[in-house]
Amino acid sequence: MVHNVVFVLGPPGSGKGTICAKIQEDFNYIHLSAGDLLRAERQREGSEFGALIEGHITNGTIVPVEITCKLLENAMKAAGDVRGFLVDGFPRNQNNLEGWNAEMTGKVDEKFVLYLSCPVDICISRCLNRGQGRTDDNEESLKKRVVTYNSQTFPIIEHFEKSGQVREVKSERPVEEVYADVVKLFS
Ligand SMILES: Nc1ncnc2c1ncn2[C@@H]1O[C@H](COP(=O)(O)OP(=O)(O)OP(=O)(O)O)[C@@H](O)[C@H]1O
Ligand SMILES: Nc1ccn([C@@H]2O[C@H](COP(=O)(O)O)[C@@H](O)[C@H]2O)c(=O)n1
Ligand SMILES: [Mg+2]
Repeated sequence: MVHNVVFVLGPPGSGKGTICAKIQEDFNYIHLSAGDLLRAERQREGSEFGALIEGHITNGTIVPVEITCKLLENAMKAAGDVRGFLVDGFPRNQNNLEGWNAEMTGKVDEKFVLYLSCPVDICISRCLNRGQGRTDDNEESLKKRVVTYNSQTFPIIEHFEKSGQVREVKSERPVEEVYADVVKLFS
């Protein structure tokens, strides 16, 4: 089975998880947040990667793709027959992209990249007010996450832009306005 995939990228706090939850509800796409999968693996009893994942999350750096891609592929296999997958927060750097291409080519049909663009100061404020008890929603981690986004993730968006695969939606607006534009991409 070839899985339809939409990558969802944007700076921390740009609204990837929020928008993906709404798409999942309305369009039978399954939301797979790479960050959520890693946080679950971090907590999993007997995981050999817990400490490694925690270190990367605290430092806002990127976990080796072998771990993240396996978590994503397992989640896709477990989902069964659905319209497709929203792969949220992935690929986040060149290692992610290369590892994904090596493992998933032939198994997925990449439809497009949804890029939620948002000024960093708004993103940081949103994360600091998120109230989900995340270990990386603090000034120090956020500074590092923004450095990682600018230096490693934005180049991945530019890579996809070269082949016309990016659909940018400005996400500093209210959720309803952002989502009204996103809906057009899935209808
Ligand atoms: N358009 C919006 N306007 C105002 N607040 C928003 C908007 N979109 C999301 N938020 C809020 O901002 C916070 C971050 O949103 P969300 O978790 O979806 O971002 P994210 O891109 O998944 O972040 P991360 O990459 O850190 O997981 C949440 O508290 C969410 O409710
Ligand atoms: N492809 C990825 C995605 C995430 N991470 C790590 O998880 C942290 C949180 O991600 P969110 O999307 O939930 O903000 C992120 O800062 C990374 O440390 C990763 O390593 N690889
Ligand atoms: Mg998120």
